[in-house]
Amino acid sequence: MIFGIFSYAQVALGLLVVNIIYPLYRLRVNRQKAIATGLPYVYTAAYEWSVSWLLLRDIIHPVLQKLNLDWLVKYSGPSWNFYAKNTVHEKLGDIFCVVSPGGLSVFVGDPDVICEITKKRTKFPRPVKSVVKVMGYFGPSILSSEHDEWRFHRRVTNKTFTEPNHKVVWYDSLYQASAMRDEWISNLDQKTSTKEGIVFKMGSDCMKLALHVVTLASFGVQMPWTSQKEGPPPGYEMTFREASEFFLENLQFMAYCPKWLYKYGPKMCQDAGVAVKNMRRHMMELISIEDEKLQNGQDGKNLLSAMLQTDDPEARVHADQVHDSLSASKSGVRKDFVMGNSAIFLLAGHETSARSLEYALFLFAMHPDVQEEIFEEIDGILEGVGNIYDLKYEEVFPKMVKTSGVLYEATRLFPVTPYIPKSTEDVTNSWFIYKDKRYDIPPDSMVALNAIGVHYNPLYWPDPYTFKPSRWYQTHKQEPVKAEIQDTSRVSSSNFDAARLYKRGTYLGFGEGPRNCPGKRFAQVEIMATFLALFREHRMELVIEPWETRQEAFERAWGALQRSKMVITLNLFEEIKVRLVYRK
Ligand code: HEM
Repeated sequence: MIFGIFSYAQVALGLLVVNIIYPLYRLRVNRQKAIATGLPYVYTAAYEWSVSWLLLRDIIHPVLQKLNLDWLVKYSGPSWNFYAKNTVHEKLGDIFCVVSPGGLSVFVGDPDVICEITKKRTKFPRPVKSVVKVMGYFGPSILSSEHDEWRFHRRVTNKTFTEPNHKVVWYDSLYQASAMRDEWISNLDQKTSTKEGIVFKMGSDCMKLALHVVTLASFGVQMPWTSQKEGPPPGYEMTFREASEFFLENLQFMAYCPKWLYKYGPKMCQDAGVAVKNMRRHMMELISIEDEKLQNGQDGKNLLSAMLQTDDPEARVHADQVHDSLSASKSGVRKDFVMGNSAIFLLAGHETSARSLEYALFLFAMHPDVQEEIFEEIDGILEGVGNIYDLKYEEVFPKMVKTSGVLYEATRLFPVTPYIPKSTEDVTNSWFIYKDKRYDIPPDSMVALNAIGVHYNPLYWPDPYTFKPSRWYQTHKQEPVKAEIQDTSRVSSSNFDAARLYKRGTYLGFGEGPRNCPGKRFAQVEIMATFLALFREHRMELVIEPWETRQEAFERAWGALQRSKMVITLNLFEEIKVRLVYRK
């Protein structure tokens, strides 16, 4: 007898039921569901969205690889769909199901169905319950809501991405990128003999640049490139920078660390608790500062200030509701909503922009021929310009058509989210039409809009593995695309958009449909200004080691890019050596 209650036989039977019989039963149930859809299906042993798999897969997967058993999780291993690209659709069809004991997932690589699903927002909602819990930390927000509540958040936050705000993004990006370049160049000049002018911190510098820009544009907090060592203000344990950096760097951990561990849990959980508490307090204070400014007739031209000026009835505390300075601004706007969304801007606008910039810069460095074409545009813009801050946003940004092709192409090859998660969470009657046939997707399934699948589909993107920004700005005649062409400028949030040559649903770098990225223009402005500042007098080149040819160096860098991993967003984990050199 063990524990004095159960016999060995009973324990063994219990383990058998929990670990083998029940999962097999669930696998059978989910297989039945897949069969009922009429779509092709494959099996995998672990459910991609299960919390325990998400936490343990980086430990379990290498063990399975060693034992030659990784085929068991072929369709749910770490970053599997980024590595598979379009090959999975070539083998299994445009749309297929992945069946596991934990659930059913449907992968969609057909552009028309992708558009239909994004349009049917209420039938294929974002899986807010299971995937984006952490996004609700600071209050209700656009990212953590669905249905009518999301409509309200989207309506109000859309109005905050204004041209005056983009101007702030433009000038701060010019400033931050110039400072970053100066730091890189000083390395080049002084330490040539030892470091050969190599940019070692590309990833962390892009993160720093994006954090600084989004903090100013969202909260009105200017962060100098070289930070003075400042301590937290009285009554705080962390500065705003420290708290937000902790939050952003440990997002995945924070998503799964229960709040009750904040106080008495292990140190990392306690640190998380301190970061959340400090971040909330800093944000409340920033809201009060903007609130006060607005009372004095000043508009901070940041996203927070814009939200405090909303007259949307749902964002306001009603006359019959009791409120105080903690729950409402002086003008009566709900603070929980302002706080939730400002935190989301920080979260959604930081790593996405940083990683896209990083990939764009590495790809740029690897393609000297592309650089020549882009420099033509940049030099034309900079001709006769003495001071870079004389470059007026509204005049210059719309001219950067070719340069913007670099960002589009980088996000096609390396989209921050290789698939966009949708679901049939809490809904019934979700279906789509594919090749004139209706397919019903059962409730509580995950639906993955496979960005990487369509981005590498040669039908829509000829020669899909090649970095070719020109495909975004050349005319139809110069580069025929087999699929139907649509003018996407109509759906873009601005008049300016280089992307006029793609079929809807074949490019998902910034999402698609009503839930697409509202910060797209913000990110474009940031990255275009960064390109201007960096490449005014310099070019970026891939370091060729003495033992290798140019082609070998290229292949080494390409291999490193292709071995990126998904950790919240797509991330590069291997070093690629590049250097900034004078070109004039
Ligand atoms: C290059 C940079 C960026 C990329 C590649 C990017 C990409 C994306 C993608 C793929 C989505 C999901 C769309 C969907 O579900 O269909 C998204 C959503 C979102 N993005 Fe971005 N983003 C970028 C920058 C930004 C910035 C700078 C901000 C704000 C300052 C921002 C704010 C948001 C928000 C709030 C959402 C959620 C929209 C909703 O749920 O309605 N993004 N972004």
